[in-house]
Amino acid sequence: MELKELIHPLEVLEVVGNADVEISGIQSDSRKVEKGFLFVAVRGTAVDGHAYIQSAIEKGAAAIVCEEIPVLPDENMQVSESKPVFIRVKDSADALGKSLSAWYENPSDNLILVGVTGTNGKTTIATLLYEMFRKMGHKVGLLSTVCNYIDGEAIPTDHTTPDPVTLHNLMARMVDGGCEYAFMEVSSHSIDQKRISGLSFNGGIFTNLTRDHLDYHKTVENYLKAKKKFFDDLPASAFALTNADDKSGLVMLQNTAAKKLTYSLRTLADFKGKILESHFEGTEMLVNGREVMTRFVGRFNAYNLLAVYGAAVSLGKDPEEVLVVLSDLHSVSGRFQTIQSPLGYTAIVDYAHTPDALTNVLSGIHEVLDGNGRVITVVGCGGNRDKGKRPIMAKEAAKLSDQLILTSDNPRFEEPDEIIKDMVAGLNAADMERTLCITDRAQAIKTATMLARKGDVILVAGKGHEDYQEVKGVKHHFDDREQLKEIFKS
Ligand SMILES: CC(=O)N[C@H]1[C@@H](OP(=O)(O)OP(=O)(O)OC[C@H]2O[C@@H](n3ccc(=O)[nH]c3=O)[C@H](O)[C@@H]2O)O[C@H](CO)[C@@H](O)[C@@H]1O[C@H](C)C(=O)N[C@@H](C)C(=O)N[C@H](CCC(=O)O)C(=O)O
Ligand SMILES: Nc1ncnc2c1ncn2[C@@H]1O[C@H](COP(=O)(O)OP(=O)(O)OP(=O)(O)O)[C@@H](O)[C@H]1O
Ligand SMILES: N[C@H](CCC[C@H](N)C(=O)O)C(=O)O
Ligand SMILES: [Mg+2]
Repeated sequence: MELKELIHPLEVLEVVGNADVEISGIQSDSRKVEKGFLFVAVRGTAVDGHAYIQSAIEKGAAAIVCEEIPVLPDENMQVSESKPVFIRVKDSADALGKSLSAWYENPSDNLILVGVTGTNGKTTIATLLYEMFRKMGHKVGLLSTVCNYIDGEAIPTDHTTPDPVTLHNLMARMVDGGCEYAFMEVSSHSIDQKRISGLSFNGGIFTNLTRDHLDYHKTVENYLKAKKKFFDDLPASAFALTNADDKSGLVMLQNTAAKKLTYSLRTLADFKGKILESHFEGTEMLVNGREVMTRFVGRFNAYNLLAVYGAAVSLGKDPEEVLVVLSDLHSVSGRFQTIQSPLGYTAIVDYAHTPDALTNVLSGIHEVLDGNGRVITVVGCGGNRDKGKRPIMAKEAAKLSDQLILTSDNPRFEEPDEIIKDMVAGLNAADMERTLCITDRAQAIKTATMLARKGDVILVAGKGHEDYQEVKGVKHHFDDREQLKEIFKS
C-alpha cells in the first residue's frame, strides 16, 4: 500500500524525505520489522520506541512515524538501500492504530463494534453479547481475556485488549470471516496506551469502578480518567451505556457526544431491573417491567444482564426477543460456574483473584443462602504477582466464609508455602480457628467436599477458566471444575 494512504488519517506535522513509497507492512516493534515496513516509534512504559529507529532502519524500514526525528549519522542512514522517509506526528501511539486501520481498509467501519470497560464484568458482558448475537443468527467476533473468537473459531490470547498490530489484524479477519458484530473488552491499560485508536465504536458499556491496577495508574483518579476517555472519544452516532448505581457511572457520560443511556437496579433508568428471586440455578428478575428467568446468580450478574439487555436493545434488537435469548444464556467459563453435588450442596468455580471480586462473589453466595447453609472457601494467590493483595484476599475470604482453606494458585517461581504464609498474615487468631492451609490444590478441594453438608456452598476461587497449574515455568493440567466433577462422580 502507498505510504500516503497510510498517513492520510494522521495529523502530520512534518515530512522529511520522499513520501512516495510503497509500504509492505506496519510494526511498532523493531524486532519484527521487515524490508519495506513502516515503523512507528511509540514511547512505552519500559522503553522509548524512538531508541529503536536505527535498528528498524537496519532491518529495512522504508518509513518511520515518530514524535521526534532523530539525528542519525549519515552512514547509518545508508544501511538501507534508500533513505527512509520520516513522518513527524504529535502522538505516535495514536498514529499507530490509525495507520493500521488504514492498512486493513478500516475493518471496524464494516463491523458493529461495542466495547466494554470497567473493573469487573467485562469478560462476562462481552461474552454474553457474543453468544446472544450468535444465537440470533449473526456472525460475531469477540475479544476477551479468556479467548478471542471469530464466529466460533478460537484464537488464544494473553491480553484483555490485544496490542494494536494484533487488534487490527483480528478486526480484519472478522470482516473477512463475514462477521457483522464484534464485542470487545476495553482494558484501562489499552485506553491509556491508545491500543484502541483507529477503531470506530458503535457503542460503549461501563460496568463499575473499584480500586485496581494502581501499580500502573498510580491513583484512582488516573484510573477513572483512563476509563472516561473511552466515552469522551465515542462519536455522536454511538451509544454510551452506563451503570447508574456505580458512583463513577454518570461521571463516564459527562463529556461524551454519544447517546447517553443508563441501567440500574436502584433508580430510574433506561434499562431498569429488579431481582425477584435468587437461587443457585438462577435469578428471576424484572427487566423494564418484563419478567425473565436467567441462569445467572448474584446481584453483580443482574447488573451484567441489564448491560447485555440494554446494549442489545440499543443495537435495535426487539426487547422480547432479547429476553427470550437472555433466559437461554449460560454462565461464562469459570465465572460463577455452579456444579451441584449429589449430596445436596453446591460448588462454585469463579475467577475472583482480587479482594474486590472475592467479596462480590461471596456476597452473591450469601444473598442466595440468606442465612441457610455454610460457606466453605478454597482460595490461593498467584506467584510472581502483586504480593500486597495476598493478606487482603485471605481477610476478605475469612470475613465471608465459615471455613477457609488456603491453597496454591499458579505458584510460578515462588514457593507455594511462602505465598500461603503471606496470605495467613492477614488473618487474626479467630480467623485462624476456621482456616486450614493445604498446599496441594486437589487435596484442598477434596477436603472442602468432605466438610460440606447438604445446603452448604463451596467456593473454589482464583482460577476460573484456567485449566492448568503453573509451577516453575511448566503448566500442568489442572481444572477446578474437573476436580469437583470427579469427586462428585465417585
Ligand atoms: C505495562 C503494559 O501494559 N505494557 C504493554 C505495552 O508495552 P510497553 O509500553 O511496556 O512497551 P515497551 O517495552 O516500553 O516498548 C515501547 C515500544 O518500543 C518497542 N520496542 C521495544 C524493544 C525493542 O527492541 N524494539 C522496539 O521497537 C516496543 O514494541 C514498543 O512499541 O504495550 C505492549 C503492546 O501493546 C503490551 O503488550 C504491553 O503489555 C504487557 C506485556 C502487559 O503485561 N500488560 C498488562 C499489564 C495489560 O495490558 N493488562 C491489561 C488488563 C488486564 C486485565 O485486568 O484484564 C490488558 O489489556 O491485558
Ligand atoms: N458486574 C460485576 N460487578 C462486580 N463483580 C463482578 C461483576 N461481574 C463479574 N464479577 C466478578 O469479577 C470477576 C471477574 O469477572 P469478569 O471476568 O467478567 O470481569 P473482567 O472485567 O473481565 O475482569 P478482568 O479484568 O480480570 O479480565 C469474577 O470473579 C466475577 O465473579
Ligand atoms: N491472568 C491474571 C490473573 C490470574 C489469576 C490467578 N489464577 C493467578 O495466577 O494469579 C494474571 O496472570 O495475573
Ligand atoms: Mg476480562
